[in-house]
Amino acid sequence: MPTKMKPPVLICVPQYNNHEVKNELIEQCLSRLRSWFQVVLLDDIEQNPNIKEDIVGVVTQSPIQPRLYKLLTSLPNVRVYSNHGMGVDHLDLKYAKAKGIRVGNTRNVVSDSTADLAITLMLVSTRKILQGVSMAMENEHPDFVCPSLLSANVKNKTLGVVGMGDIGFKIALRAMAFGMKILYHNRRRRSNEEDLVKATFYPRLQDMLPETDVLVIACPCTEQTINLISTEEFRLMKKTSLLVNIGRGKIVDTDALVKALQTNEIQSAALDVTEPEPLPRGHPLLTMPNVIVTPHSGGYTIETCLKVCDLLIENLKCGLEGKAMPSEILL
Ligand SMILES: O=C(O)C(=O)CO
Repeated sequence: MPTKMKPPVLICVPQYNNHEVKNELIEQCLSRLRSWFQVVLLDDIEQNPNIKEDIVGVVTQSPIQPRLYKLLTSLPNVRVYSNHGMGVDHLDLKYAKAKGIRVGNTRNVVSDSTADLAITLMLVSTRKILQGVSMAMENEHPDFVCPSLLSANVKNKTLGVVGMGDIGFKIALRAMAFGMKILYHNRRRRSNEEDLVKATFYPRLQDMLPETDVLVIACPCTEQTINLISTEEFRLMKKTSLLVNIGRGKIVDTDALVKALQTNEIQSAALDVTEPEPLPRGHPLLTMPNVIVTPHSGGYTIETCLKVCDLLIENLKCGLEGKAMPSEILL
């Protein structure tokens, strides 16, 4: 009996296509994908452009380089986008809807590692860990009260969470263990989560900002949240406050952030996501001692990557078979 052809799926995830950085984990994910699909890499398309006609599914990831946008719209028979990650703001959802393309994401499986990173960024920034590492590497041992290393406790400080979804909630849970007071702003009240972390709900973001020591951005990037944090919001924040962004770069107005840091409107920033992403060399945010930038690595743990891989495969399989996808974005 002839074996059934596996559906051709394009992998639009940069590290799966970069032969220099291939490692065991990527090989493992590719091998899981190959059990179900004919895996098409970007090189395969370059060598055989006709293959575009056959592709029925695409694995995507944020951010998408502009040249790949063009490629996505040149695949006439795609039926499913299966996103590696939770946020889908990098996809043209209007285009997908118009073309009847179903979209899946890996909802909730990235939450723990992303929440861990948010807390790490908060602690590394507040405890001036990078400055301490530089000193230790230079064999310098500071006096007990070395001003450049003197930092602050997070205990009894106030965390303001913007976006009480799964990631925001998991950040709040962790912060509660550090003895922080939790405030949150969300489109709608989340009473269950609120009770579990003893959080106070602020229907108006502007009312929460003056009360907050560490502001964490954990909401999705939508038309409503682009530049949610801009000049006016920085003006309302405490001068001693820290901004942590693990959501999306576009939620924070980059120019306003640079200005707020330069004029001491806020004290520091710790960013896993930026706009643009990556930041160009020499960008002010990369040169300030009170700013930490990581390369959008919230989901980059071995456990999370494997879970993401399994869920995106399930999304693809179900989507292509016309079944309910385990994590579908309703367009
Ligand atoms: O899952 C996502 O969308 C992320 O950006 C994780 O950092």
